[in-house]
Amino acid sequence: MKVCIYGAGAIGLLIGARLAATGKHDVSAVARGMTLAALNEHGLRVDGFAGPISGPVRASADPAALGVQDVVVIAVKAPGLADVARRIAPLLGPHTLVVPAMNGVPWWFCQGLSGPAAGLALKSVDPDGGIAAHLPIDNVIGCVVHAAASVSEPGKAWNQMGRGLVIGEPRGGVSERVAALKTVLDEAGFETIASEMIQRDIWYKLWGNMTTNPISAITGATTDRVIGDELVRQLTSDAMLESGRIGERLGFAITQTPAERHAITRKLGAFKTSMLQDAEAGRAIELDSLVGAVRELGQHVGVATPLIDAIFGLARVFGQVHGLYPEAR
Ligand SMILES: NC(=O)C1=CN([C@@H]2O[C@H](COP(=O)(O)OP(=O)(O)OC[C@H]3O[C@@H](n4cnc5c(N)ncnc54)[C@H](OP(=O)(O)O)[C@@H]3O)[C@@H](O)[C@H]2O)C=CC1
Ligand SMILES: CC(C)(CO)C(=O)C(=O)O
Repeated sequence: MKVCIYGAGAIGLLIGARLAATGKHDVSAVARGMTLAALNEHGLRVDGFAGPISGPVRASADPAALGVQDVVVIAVKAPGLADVARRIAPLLGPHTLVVPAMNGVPWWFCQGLSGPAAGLALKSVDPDGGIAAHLPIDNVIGCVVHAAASVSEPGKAWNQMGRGLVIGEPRGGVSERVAALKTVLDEAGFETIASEMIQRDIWYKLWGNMTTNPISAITGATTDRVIGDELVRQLTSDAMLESGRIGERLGFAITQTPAERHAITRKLGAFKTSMLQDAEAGRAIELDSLVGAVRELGQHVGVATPLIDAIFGLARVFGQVHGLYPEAR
């Protein structure tokens, strides 16, 4: 299988290295700068709780040099997605699976839904529709990453915990192509679940990311400290309940309690969320897809989100002051 990783950071390296290590796939990567140089010299490398994993890769800054793929895994941060969408065409054929291995609400989220948000084009994630235009929903397989990783050096990731992936059709059901992709990912060592309603899994993962990620970025705190402070924990729990009410209106109620979810986050230990990693590195933060889209959906279905609004506002000001988020929105 020809698999291209677009964005060889923490998650892209994790997925790419595991696939390449099987020796069964022709793995390539679109990368740039020091990452591109490191990939060409050393291949894809991951270290972490599961031990070292590595495999060969053909890397290029130019998608046209890599050609049409069977699967393209997009693993950039959300602010980079519009650029990827503009450049991705040479990798795509009519049957190419596009798998966005990213946190947050994706551009296609409402296209496959029925109910009050059916077909809604989310302005917070795709303001001018450019992403949807270049990444057709028919090629997309939704994906949720249940893993914690960071880049330890260009071309090499540290996998602190987790190798869980959830994949699913944007329009629901379990298709043959999802079943086939699950087999490929399982063979590469992932614990993969094929979901019949991937939006539900995205919303569940987002419960943690829309709270812990911005709070960690603003405060500079690792996840254990965010969850460890009783007042901050209460804020995150109450914001999670707001988002839970939106999920109920959209047709995917979360059955866990915030406390049960905190217990899972606690297992991460002292982990720097991907948004804290971005803030420390001076990179644009994924505020719109992680928090802005939840507010937009809340407004659409008539659920008030005062606490999510407050988290968004604080993270927006933090981002603007540090040059990590645009001034005018
Ligand atoms: N890290 C984690 O533990 C988890 C992250 N996620 C999600 O996964 C997604 C990816 O995150 P993560 O892997 O942490 O991000 P990283 O910042 O580690 O990696 C992103 C990579 O994308 C590259 N990139 C960005 N734009 C382009 C481009 N136009 N062309 C080529 N390469 C590009 C970056 O290159 P460069 O360095 O040159 O900018 C970088 O190597 C995010 O949505 C995140 O929220 C989900 C679960 C856990
Ligand atoms: C914190 C973690 C690993 C899990 O919620 C995550 O998804 C992120 O860092 O973005």
